Amino acid sequence: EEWKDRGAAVSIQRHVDSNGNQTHRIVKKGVQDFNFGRTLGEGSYSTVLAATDRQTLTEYAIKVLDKRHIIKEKKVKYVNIEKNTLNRLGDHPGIVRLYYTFQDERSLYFVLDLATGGELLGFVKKLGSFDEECTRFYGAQILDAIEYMHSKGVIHRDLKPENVLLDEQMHVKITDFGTAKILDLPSQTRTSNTDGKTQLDRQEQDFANNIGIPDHERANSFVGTAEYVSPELLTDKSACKGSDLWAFGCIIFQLLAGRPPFKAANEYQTFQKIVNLEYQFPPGFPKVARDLVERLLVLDPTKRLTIENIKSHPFFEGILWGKQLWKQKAPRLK
Ligand SMILES: Nc1ncnc2c1ncn2[C@@H]1O[C@H](COP(=O)(O)OP(=O)(O)OP(=O)(O)O)[C@@H](O)[C@H]1O
Ligand SMILES: O=C(O)C[C@H](Cc1nc2cc(Cl)cc(Cl)c2[nH]1)c1ccc(Cl)cc1
Repeated sequence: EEWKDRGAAVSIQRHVDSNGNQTHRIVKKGVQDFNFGRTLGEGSYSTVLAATDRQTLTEYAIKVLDKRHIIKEKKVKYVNIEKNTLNRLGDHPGIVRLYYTFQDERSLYFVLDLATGGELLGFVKKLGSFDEECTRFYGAQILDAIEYMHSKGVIHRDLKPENVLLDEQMHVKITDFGTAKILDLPSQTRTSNTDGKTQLDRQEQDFANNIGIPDHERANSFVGTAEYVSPELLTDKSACKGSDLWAFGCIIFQLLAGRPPFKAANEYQTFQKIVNLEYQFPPGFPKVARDLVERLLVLDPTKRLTIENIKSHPFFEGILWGKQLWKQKAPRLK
């Protein structure tokens, strides 16, 4: 019988010896415990492989990062943010779960939920756009996962259809928390920009000092993916929970329109459209959904709908929030 302490790669095995004495063995999971299978995908600093636990035959996705590459690219901080964030978000059906981490001399390993359905983006591209029923279902699952993240003091900061994976049942699994922000105190609502340093940033600073991430790298220089970046991140360089809801508005628009609201020839022009709120709904965009998007794509983050407002918006009429949302069958994507 295994008792797994999530996050650490430790499992404790109860053992009864020949004299009937009960003992416990501490077993550290490692590469040897898995049969590695096909490559699921590649990131800039990572390879994700399907793998099977040799004892339990459970299937996982294992994200393998090359240590030297991470250090050379100065991504150590992001890897540790991803680990800490995933450990904090251990228990929600809409978030990729982290079971173990371990390392060997060459690599770091994240043992994650296997999302066999691939990325939501793939389906939007294949179908062109989603109908209202599918947009409502996937929008509701994404929102439910955002609500959970925010309740744990985590801002994702890079929500986009590429980071919304789908599992066997075609249910949502949000991933990619390397650029997330953990709000260190319940009171903190926004990330600090470069001058103010919050306590957590000091922790990050200490960590960075210990392993020598240079100053310029350390500042809150992170900006998400151009099309989904919130105006507040562009103007006063600080993100808040509302930044995730801005991205959510962009995703709802994109599922129904087949394209993101702010898209230009290059990043700079995209940023200009965002801060000037320059976007148009295509003809035929459903009226109720339009009302929702217009109340999310608001420049002032404090004027955006809150999660509660969104859940009771007419667009989500009929959605059963909470556990029920994750038990029901996903509508067929057509
Ligand atoms: N848990 C998972 N289950 C199935 N596929 C996954 C899982 N996690 C990641 N992938 C796939 O593996 C690929 C690499 O993902 P990874 O998160 O390592 O890098 P990335 O974030 O996509 O790229 P980058 O690091 O450049 O942002 C992606 O295409 C993703 O769809
Ligand atoms: O064991 C832990 O809990 C913490 C370590 C911390 C850690 N050790 C590292 C070594 C290197 Cl070379 C690079 C990074 Cl990003 C490193 N991060 C760790 C191990 C594995 C993974 Cl996937 C993440 C962090």
